[in-house]
Amino acid sequence: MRLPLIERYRAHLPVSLNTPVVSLLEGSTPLIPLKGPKEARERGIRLYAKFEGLNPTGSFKDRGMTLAVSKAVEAGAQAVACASTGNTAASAAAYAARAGVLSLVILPAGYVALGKVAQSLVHGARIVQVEGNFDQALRLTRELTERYPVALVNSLNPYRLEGQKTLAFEVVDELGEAPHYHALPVGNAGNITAHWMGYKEYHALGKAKGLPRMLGFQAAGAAPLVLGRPVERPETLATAIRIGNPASWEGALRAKEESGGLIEAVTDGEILEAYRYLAREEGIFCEPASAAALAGVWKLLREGRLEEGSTVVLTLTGHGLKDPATAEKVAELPPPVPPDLEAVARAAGLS
Ligand SMILES: Cc1ncc(COP(=O)(O)O)c(/C=C/C(=O)C(=O)O)c1O
Repeated sequence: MRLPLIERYRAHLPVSLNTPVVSLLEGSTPLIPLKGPKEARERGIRLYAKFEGLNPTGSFKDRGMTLAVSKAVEAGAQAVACASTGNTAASAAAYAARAGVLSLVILPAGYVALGKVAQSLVHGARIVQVEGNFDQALRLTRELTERYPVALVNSLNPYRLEGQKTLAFEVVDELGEAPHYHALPVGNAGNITAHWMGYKEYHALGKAKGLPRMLGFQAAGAAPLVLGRPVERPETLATAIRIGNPASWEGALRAKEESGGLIEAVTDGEILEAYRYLAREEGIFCEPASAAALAGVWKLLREGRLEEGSTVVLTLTGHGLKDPATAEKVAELPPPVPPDLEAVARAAGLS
């Protein structure tokens, strides 16, 4: 029987019997073995996709939000707030609705994918679109929650990372050990910080013999952690990671250095190639930011930088339906044909 994430990993989370469990039965997402590109198969490298698009609101954010909203309700909050490139907002709106509290989402105007805005709207969030980018929206939200009685549920809220670390627990529980590498996209850098927290905790408890090398990937036009300085005007079609000044900068660097991993950049073209491969060859529809994980691993494979026979887990962070507009960048809808068999068979390439 499917458990709420907090119940599945209660022993490892900062909750007590007084903590209400606000849940949509998040977590326990599938770890899908991939056929993998030929560069992996040729070297016996096994790839797995941890598909976080199958969480209740379609992204990994639900792992952190179930805990952050449960703890906010425990503390008596009547409202939660976040700045977001879309998925945090969608998740906050859903969990706030579940808990019966108000959600306030601050979005960078014009840069949030359609599917995510739809979620915030339909869950009844109070939406403020600011004329600026995510980083400005986050600064304003932090000021707002310092001045008004509203709980901040961005990944600056430690409960978010505590919830998100459970992904690492699930991978070890399922594989029976930690993978050699764990790849994921990096925007505000909460997720790579949380993944590493989870692996270290499980390792310290003796539940995992080894530790993975963390492989973080940023979009080339939004790669502050690669450049070593904030990016004033981040640009990428992967709008979820269009972030110029990550709030968890130190956490990301710690994960990279302590694990002996890396944080590198991939181009929008490489992201689209991986996005299209996952949908067409593996049957997995993830959003563009998620595909950055495979784009990065593919680059390392082509450069021969991953060890032969190793196991690589990729976190595919969000479902492709979040960003239907990008699907049109890799395929277009053919024009309609007359309603007769000849025309249909011709259009279908059967005659
Ligand atoms: C699909 C998807 N993939 C990767 C990331 C990057 O994770 P972090 O490096 O922990 O930020 C996000 C982040 C989204 C937001 O930050 C937000 O929703 O405000 C995402 O939605």
